[in-house]
Amino acid sequence: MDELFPRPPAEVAPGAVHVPGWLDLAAQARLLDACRTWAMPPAGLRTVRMPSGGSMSVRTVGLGWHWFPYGYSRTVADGDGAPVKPFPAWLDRLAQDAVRAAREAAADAAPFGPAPAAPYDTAAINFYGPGARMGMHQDRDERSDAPIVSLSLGDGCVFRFGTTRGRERPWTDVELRSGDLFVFGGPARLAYHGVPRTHPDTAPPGLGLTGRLNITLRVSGLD
Ligand SMILES: O=C(O)CCC(=O)C(=O)O
Ligand SMILES: [Fe+2]
Repeated sequence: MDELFPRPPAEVAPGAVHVPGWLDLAAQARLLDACRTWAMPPAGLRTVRMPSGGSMSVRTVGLGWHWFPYGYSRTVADGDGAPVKPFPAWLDRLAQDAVRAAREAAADAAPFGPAPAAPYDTAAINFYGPGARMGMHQDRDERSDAPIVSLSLGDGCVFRFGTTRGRERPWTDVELRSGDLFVFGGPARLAYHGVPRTHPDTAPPGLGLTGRLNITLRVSGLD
């Protein structure tokens, strides 16, 4: 979709880059198709229960490794017990391309460190229905400091990007839309972040998705 106002790439913090419209509509549609397959049981989309007793409003499915509070396993240990679906090699290539694109978009590539040595091997596919949100948190259950790669499909959202010090201000609110890429690594790798709200009915009409999907790609550092 043509934008009335162009959205240039933006470095939100050293090591954190937003690349608007990184995936064209055809690439978004292919990724959405794959997400629909991954969402199916066994080891499909599920609601995550937190140790506090609450549930996350976002529904999620893992690839490669299954994340649950707070660690990774090879089976859906807190769900149907099925083996987690494999992480396809093409998703690693997509993640490596994404990190390259982010480095190129950054004024200074140094904060990203060297290109990740290990392949990307785990994904979280997060589905945001009406009213779903994600509180401020760190991605810190990995044993690798490779950059986090985040792709968005469907409805837009507010992505809140804070500091490594805590969940509080200062933070930057970034609007993520369908096809956008966000990468955070180096000094931003452990920054707190969250999604306080989505914008219903803002998905590209041609995509055929109601709600928002986020695909987060990580290097687990596990074996
Ligand atoms: O939905 C998003 O954009 C963020 C997802 C996220 O932070 C996570 O899965 O850890
Ligand atoms: Fe996260």
